[in-house]
Amino acid sequence: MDSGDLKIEWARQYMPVLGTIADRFRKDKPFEGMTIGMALHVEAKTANLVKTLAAGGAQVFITGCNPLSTQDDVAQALDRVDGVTCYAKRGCSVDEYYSAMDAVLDAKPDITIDDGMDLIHRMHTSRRDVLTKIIGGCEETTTGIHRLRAMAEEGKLEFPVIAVNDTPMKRFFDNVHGTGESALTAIMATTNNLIAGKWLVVAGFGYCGRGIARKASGLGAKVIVTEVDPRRALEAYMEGYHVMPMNKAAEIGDIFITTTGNKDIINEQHFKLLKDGAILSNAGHFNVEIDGAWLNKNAEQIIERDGIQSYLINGRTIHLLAEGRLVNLAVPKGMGHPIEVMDLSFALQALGTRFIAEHHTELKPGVHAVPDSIDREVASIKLASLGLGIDTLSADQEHYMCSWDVGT
Ligand SMILES: NC(=O)c1ccc[n+]([C@@H]2O[C@H](COP(=O)([O-])OP(=O)(O)OC[C@H]3O[C@@H](n4cnc5c(N)ncnc54)[C@H](O)[C@@H]3O)[C@@H](O)[C@H]2O)c1
Ligand SMILES: N[C@@H](CCSC[C@H]1O[C@@H](n2cnc3c(=O)[nH]cnc32)[C@H](O)[C@@H]1O)C(=O)O
Repeated sequence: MDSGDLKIEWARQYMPVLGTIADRFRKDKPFEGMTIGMALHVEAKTANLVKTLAAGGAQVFITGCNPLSTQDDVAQALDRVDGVTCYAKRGCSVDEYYSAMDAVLDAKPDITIDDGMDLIHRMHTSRRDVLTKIIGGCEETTTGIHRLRAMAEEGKLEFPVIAVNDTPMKRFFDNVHGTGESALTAIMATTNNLIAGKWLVVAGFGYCGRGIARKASGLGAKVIVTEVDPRRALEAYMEGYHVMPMNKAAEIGDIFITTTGNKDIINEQHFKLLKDGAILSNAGHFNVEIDGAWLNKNAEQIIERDGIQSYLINGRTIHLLAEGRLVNLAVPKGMGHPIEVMDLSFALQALGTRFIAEHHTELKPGVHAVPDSIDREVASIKLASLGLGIDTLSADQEHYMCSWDVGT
């Protein structure tokens, strides 16, 4: 076994939920004769999802969903698996990124699994030839679903897509704990800087932002939150974090992490306010949350090493990690979310894909929620794997909870 195989095997042993589902798929073969096209971060946890789908009888074609997040040894190991073809390559150009997507689409998938919607976008724009065969898809992340909902609003989404991100068993764990731990781990492993005592600025107090804030606070950071939603800002304030606009936070912050899914969160107006040596990173979506293009254009000097770009501007240095792409996945030492968290997200992807395979004729084109039964099933399998028991409602309690006629 080479390093890729060893990484995949390491992750497998800590993915009991996906393992349970793989056993079922091996028996039931829900994807017999089907082709599944995927664009995800190609690393060891994802490889276990791919092998689970292949165990269910699918021919799987996969590429990356971020030019910097592929682990090449895992991609090569995946490509050796029967029924799997992997086109992902770390550090590919944007053109190569989309050519690899086209290679996946050349396989004419019946079902797609996407993360950020670049694949589904491509299918509806330059690769409309594949729309005749597709029966449905799943989308992994918040911004991917924002884009899909916008598309569906305009009546442009031509097949049913399951919004995996929006179910509790995904975002309460992946977005909160996964991003919380993996973003800070990647920043510490890349910079070797101390978190304790530092002013750490989190832009966006959504699921990801609150996870990062909580973990950073646990490490001793002084956490500042910036927001545009007054309710989320108040939540942050009540949880003991400092709340202020970015143009104030820019003067104080030592380490910045954007988690908004939006653009221009840290830009020219903020760069000039930053302290010398400030560290900027993004754990949200695309590399537009921090205006790296302005830094590349206006720096007097740029020094690059190990996922850190250091920009010398007007006598001060600003450091940007991973070219402003997802810091938890795109820095060389980025390993993405912890295995146990991706076990839950990918169990949802596996069961969501099976739901599409078996119920697509009942689903209209558009964005569909993960069936609550699937969400609960993933939670139950996980609880069982931890040896945890919970109580069940009695018939009387069920009635009481659903009734209106029982008063004081
Ligand atoms: N790095 C990862 O592995 C990872 C994991 C999950 C999700 N994500 C991505 O992270 C982003 C956030 O996901 P989420 O589930 O937390 O979403 P969310 O919608 O719960 O939170 C986003 C927050 O950002 C705030 N926001 C928007 N524009 C802002 C601005 N200009 N300034 C300050 N705050 C602003 C919103 O008010 C909201 O509270 C999405 O793009 C999602 O795709 C990344
Ligand atoms: N393609 C976009 C999409 C954002 S990725 C955000 C998603 O990555 C997922 N993710 C985080 N860590 C891992 C991992 O280690 N393996 C696979 N997916 C991951 C997570 O579920 C989250 O919803 C981009 O790269 O900018």
